[in-house]
Amino acid sequence: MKDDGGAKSETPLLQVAEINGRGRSLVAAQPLRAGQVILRESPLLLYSAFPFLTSSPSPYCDHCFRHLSQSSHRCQSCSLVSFCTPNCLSFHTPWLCESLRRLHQSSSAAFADQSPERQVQARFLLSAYNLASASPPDFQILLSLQGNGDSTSDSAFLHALLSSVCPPLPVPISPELTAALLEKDKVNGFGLMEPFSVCNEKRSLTAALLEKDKVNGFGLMEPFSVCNEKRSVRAYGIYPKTSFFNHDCLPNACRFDYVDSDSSDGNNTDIIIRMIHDVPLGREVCLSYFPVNMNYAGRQKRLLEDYGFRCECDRCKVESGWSEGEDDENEEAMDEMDGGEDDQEEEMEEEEEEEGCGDDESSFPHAYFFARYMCEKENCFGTLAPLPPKSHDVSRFLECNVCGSVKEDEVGGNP
Ligand SMILES: C[S@@+](CC[C@H](N)C(=O)[O-])C[C@H]1O[C@@H](n2cnc3c(N)ncnc32)[C@H](O)[C@@H]1O
Repeated sequence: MKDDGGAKSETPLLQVAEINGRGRSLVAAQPLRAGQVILRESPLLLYSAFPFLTSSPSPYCDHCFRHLSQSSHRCQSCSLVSFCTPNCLSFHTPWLCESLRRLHQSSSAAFADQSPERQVQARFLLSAYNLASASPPDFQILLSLQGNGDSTSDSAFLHALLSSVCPPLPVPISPELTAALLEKDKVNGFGLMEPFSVCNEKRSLTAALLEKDKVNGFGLMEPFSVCNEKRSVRAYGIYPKTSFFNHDCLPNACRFDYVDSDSSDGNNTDIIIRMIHDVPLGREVCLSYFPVNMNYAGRQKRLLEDYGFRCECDRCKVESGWSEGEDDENEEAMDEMDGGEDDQEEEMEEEEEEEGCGDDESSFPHAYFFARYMCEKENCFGTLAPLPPKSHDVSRFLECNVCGSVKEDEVGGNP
């Protein structure tokens, strides 16, 4: 894998290696430096995270996923999706348009008992089938990614629905292939987040509504399902090389995107992977598949259910020995690591000593990671990585991959 991120080196930065029990993995093909961009790539496919049976349509362009302005272009044929420019609209293929239109017409009945998530899965399948005809080589890459799910009642439902409602599929797709595609999406899809400010506004509004509901006693109908998680997603994307990164609960790299940037080159949905700290040649480079503040039980559940493996990373090895109470206490401590980090670290050490659960770093050896690389902003839970180095020196500034804030690194050096 060559450096796509602007560095001029000829030696690849990463190479694919098969690691026992982890499948394909990406390892450093040369020493990698904190802040270095090790990969930048465009998506194979992108699809909206907004269900189509909703009174509030997506406020994002259905191609580049920037926020729509007043002068957006609604598709005249299906009237279901909008685009920011005629160029973005030109990617809306007739097959996709007609499929969406028919699906929407029949969807009220068809999706009546289904969760909004099912509608989003339908959108993924439409994008994947569309890719099969629009770009067969890219469809082959999608097929080569991890994930071979058995048919389930959900995949059978979606396959039957799309086969019967959509115009003839561009390529023959079996129920088994539909199931495999859904699994590939589950283990390889990345969420492109809504701007942090939008999510925070929705969060405050939801909190206010919940408070009113508590006071006035009326039932609340799932007001903002897209934003009721800690982070909210505007679109999902599958990125071919990025799909080879395995997970670690203490990652050494993290991903950035700049969807709302002004870039006119059509690359605003690229994913960028940057090193959090230095790693030596031969070390595996891993991302965390979700915010790093999740507790041990939550992480294990998510990794088993969504990704099909038990995590045995160094952090999990330590935390598997914690009692349930300790797990929650330490999660709270991580969440609270905003402002006065040094004080909090000291407080934690004092508490640990008082509780007799460790008078050295052995009970919480990764506290350093949270103090230095977890964003301090309330409700953000993003990860910080140094800005790309401009010269030989590592940047003194760390950028959050969720809220985008930049702060000066007070600690310095490698962990
Ligand atoms: C995005 S893919 C990563 C690349 C994958 N290893 C491959 O061979 O294509 C995610 C899948 O990789 C595997 N995986 C990722 N991290 C792992 C880890 N820490 N331990 C074991 N398996 C892991 C799981 O099968 C997971 O569903």
